[in-house]
Amino acid sequence: MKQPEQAPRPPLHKHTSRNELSKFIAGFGFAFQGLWYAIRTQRNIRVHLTMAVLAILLGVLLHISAIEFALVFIAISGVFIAEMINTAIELCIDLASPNYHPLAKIAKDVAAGAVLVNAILSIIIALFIYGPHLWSLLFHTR
Ligand SMILES: Nc1ncnc2c1ncn2[C@@H]1O[C@H](COP(=O)(O)OP(=O)(O)OP(=O)(O)O)[C@@H](O)[C@H]1O
Repeated sequence: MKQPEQAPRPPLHKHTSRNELSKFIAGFGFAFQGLWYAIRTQRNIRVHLTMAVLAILLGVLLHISAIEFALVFIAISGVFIAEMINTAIELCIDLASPNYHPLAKIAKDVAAGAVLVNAILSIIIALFIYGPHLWSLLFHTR
C-alpha cells in the first residue's frame, strides 16, 4: 500500500479545548478527512462510487420501490464501510509491521476477505432487486 506523506502529528488538544459543540464539529471534520482520504487514495472505493451511482440511476429508471431503494442504499453503504475499515486496518498494519510478517499477511487477507463477503452480498441483493424488474422489462411479463 502507498504510504501517505509523513507529517508531524498535530496537537491533539487543538480542537478539543473550547466546548462540546466545537469538539463535535471537529469530529465531523476528522471523519470527512478520513472519507476524503479513502476516496482519494483507494481505487476500489472510486470503483464502488461509480457502481453506486449506476445502481441508483438503474433504480430510478426501473422505478424500484422505496423498500428496494432502502436495501440498495444499505448494500452501497455496507461496501463503503467495509472498504474503509479495510483501509484503516491496512494502514495500521503498515505502521506496525512495515516488513513482511506472517501475522500481518493474515490480518490483511482477513480484512480483504471481509470486503469480498460484503461485495458478494451486494451482488446477491442487486440480483434480487434488479433481476425481477429487468426480467419483466425484457420479457414483458407484467
Ligand atoms: N507487512 C506485510 N507482511 C506480510 N504480508 C503482507 C504485508 N503487507 C502486505 N502483505 C500481503 O500483500 C497483500 C497486499 O497488500 P497491500 O497492502 O498492497 O494491500 P492491497 O490489498 O493491495 O490494498 P491496496 O490496493 O488498497 O493498497 C496483502 O493482502 C497481504 O497478503
